Amino acid sequence: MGDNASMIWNFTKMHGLGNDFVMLDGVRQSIDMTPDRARALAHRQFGIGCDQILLVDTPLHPEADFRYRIFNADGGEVEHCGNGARCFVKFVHEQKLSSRNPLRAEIATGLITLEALPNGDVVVDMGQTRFAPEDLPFDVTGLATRTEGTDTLYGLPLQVNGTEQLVWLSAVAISNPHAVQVVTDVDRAPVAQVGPLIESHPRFARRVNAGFLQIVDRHTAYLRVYERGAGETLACGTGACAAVAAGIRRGLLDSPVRLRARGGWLTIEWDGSALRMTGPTTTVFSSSIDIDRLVASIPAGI
Ligand SMILES: N[C@@H](CCC[C@H](N)C(=O)O)C(=O)O
Repeated sequence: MGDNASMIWNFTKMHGLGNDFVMLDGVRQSIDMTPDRARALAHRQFGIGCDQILLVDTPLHPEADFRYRIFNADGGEVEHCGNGARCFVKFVHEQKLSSRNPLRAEIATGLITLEALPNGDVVVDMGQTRFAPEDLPFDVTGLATRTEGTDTLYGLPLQVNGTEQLVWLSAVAISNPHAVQVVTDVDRAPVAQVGPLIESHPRFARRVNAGFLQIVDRHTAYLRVYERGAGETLACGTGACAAVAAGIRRGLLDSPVRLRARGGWLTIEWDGSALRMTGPTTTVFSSSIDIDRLVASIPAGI
C-alpha cells in the first residue's frame, strides 16, 4: 500500500494493442492526480512513459463496482478510453480488487459493462454513440456538407503545405469526440501532418481525436488515429468504435468489423445502438514511484 507522506505510488504498466497505460489503484492508496503529475508519469524520457493514465477508484454510483478516471499524456482528463477499459478489467482482476465478471464501471459520462472472456480478451459495451456536431462539440457553421448513406459529412478546409484542402469528416462522439475521414491507403495517409491540424482545430472546442480509416472489405478495415492529447498511438479503442460506426452509417461497412490498428486487431460490433469492442490486453510490469520527486526532476519547459 502507498504511503501518503512519502508520496510513493504503486503502479502497473499495461497496454492494449500498444496503446500504453500507467494504471493506478486509488482504492488501496490515496492518489491526488494533477495535470503536472499525469504529464510527469506519461513523459517518455523523464517518466514511466504512456499514452494515458487510468486511476481506478471506489464508485460514486450505487450500481458500479468501480469508477475510473482517464488522463491523456498532456495531463488533460478525458471522458472515455476503449483500450484502457479493457486494461481496467485485467488490472482489477490481477490486483485482486475484485473477482467479479462482468464488471460495471463508472466513467465520466455514465456506466459501462465489461467482461473478461475465457481466452483472456475483454469485451466492452462502449455506451452511447452520438453523431450530432454539438455532441463533440464541432462548430459546423458555414461548412459544406454532403450525405453518404445515413451519415452527414462536413467539409473542413485545412491549409496543408500552403494549399487549401477540404477534408470530409464524420462527427462521432463515443462520449469522447472523434472526427473520422476515409482514406485510400492508411499507410500513406498524412497522419503526422493533418492529424494535429484537425486535433487542435478551433472548430473543435474541446479538441478532437482524428481518425484515418481505410476500408478493406465490408467486414474489414484499417485505422490510424492521431489522438487528442497524446499524438498518434498504436491503437485507439474509442477511435476504432467511432470509425466503424461512421463506416456503417456511410454504407461502407457491415457489423461485425475486424479492424486493424498499427498495434493489432479489434472486433467491433454495432447494431445501430449497442456498440461492443472486443480485444486483448497485456500487463507489462508493476513497480512504484515517488511522484513528487518525479515531477521535480523534470526540467522546466520540457
Ligand atoms: N486511447 C484511447 C482514447 C484516450 C482518450 C483520447 N485521447 C481522448 O482525448 O479522447 C482509446 O483507446 O480509446
